[in-house]
Amino acid sequence: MSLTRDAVVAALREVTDPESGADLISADIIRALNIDGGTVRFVVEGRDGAMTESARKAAVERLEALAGVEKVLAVATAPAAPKAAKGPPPELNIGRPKQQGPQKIPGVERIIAIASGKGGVGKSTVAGNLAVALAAEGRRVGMLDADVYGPSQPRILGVSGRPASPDGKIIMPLRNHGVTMMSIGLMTAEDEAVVWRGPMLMGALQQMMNQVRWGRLDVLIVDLPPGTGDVQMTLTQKFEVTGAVIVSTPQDLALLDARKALDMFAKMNTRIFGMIENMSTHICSNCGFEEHIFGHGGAQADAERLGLPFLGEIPLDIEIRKAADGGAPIVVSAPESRQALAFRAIARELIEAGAG
Ligand SMILES: Nc1ncnc2c1ncn2[C@@H]1O[C@H](COP(=O)(O)OP(=O)(O)OP(=O)(O)O)[C@@H](O)[C@H]1O
Repeated sequence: MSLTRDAVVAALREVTDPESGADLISADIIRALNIDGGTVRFVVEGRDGAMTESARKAAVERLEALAGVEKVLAVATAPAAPKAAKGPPPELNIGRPKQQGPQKIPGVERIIAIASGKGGVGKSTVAGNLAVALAAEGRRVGMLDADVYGPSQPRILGVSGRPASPDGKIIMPLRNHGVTMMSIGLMTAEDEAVVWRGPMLMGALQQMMNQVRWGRLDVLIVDLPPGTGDVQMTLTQKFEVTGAVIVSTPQDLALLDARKALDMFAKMNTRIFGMIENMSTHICSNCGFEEHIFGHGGAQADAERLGLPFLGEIPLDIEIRKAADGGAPIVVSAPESRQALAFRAIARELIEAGAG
């Protein structure tokens, strides 16, 4: 018999949270519960480190005894205790008591999620270009690469190296092309990646949002992993997301997936600023001829049907790929090119819509 979510939740209801005295589900401290075959992953999020750890242990013990469970991977997270340091860093909320409901990041005016229904549609490329295009419009822009399964912003924005953490808590972001950026990819060595897969990622997302010293930003762009998984949920549940932008390609399959992403944001009551069609037409690298190889206009028609703004289209163009691979998005490397102008036009639309 395969393991069900209901069975796992029922078992967790039998475990008492030492902090509140309620069961773990009623205490609402289980996050990012994921059941994959016989493997159960989750995060226990309490306030007190020791008590959260003991809740985690009890939960693991109970689940290991549950029929169908082969492996339990659980991490405990609790906010770090406030420390009498040299003076608290500005604009950070480390050590504050846990807030109910979505929180704002001090100093950050807006949080914009860039999402796609499936991988490989060019979401990260679009996000990187929009970030520098918004910076070119004079906005203070941050980029959080939360695409934990394939972080690509370090490559696209041309940053590398480990971010400094002077006190082991604050993480100093990196900066390039006018964008303050942080990527989970910069915190992990290649061979550590496996350790980060799973529920820890959700804890990691919260850490990145809260512990990175973003400074004052007009907009923090969050490059999400593809799909509608736990990172998306954590982001929208935990943080006041101003809105989302959906990137799609013209293929029907991609559009069907894009609709799933739309539905998820609608369910989370997150405003959708609109859709961008990437790889909309193909521009021949030899002659510059523009061709609609994937059937053009699907995203626009879809957006119209759903009553969503269509923010614009970006061609499939080798120069966009080369620039992104070279660490200087086309908006920076060829600012007057028509490809760059397409991104800049979308950035201006976003600003007009209150997203930038
Ligand atoms: N408009 C474009 N023209 C040419 N190449 C593009 C364009 N957009 C993206 N690409 C290329 O397509 C590949 C996938 O893009 P990208 O990594 O941005 O996708 P993604 O949707 O973020 O994928 P994933 O979420 O799976 O990482 C990259 O090699 C990128 O350079």
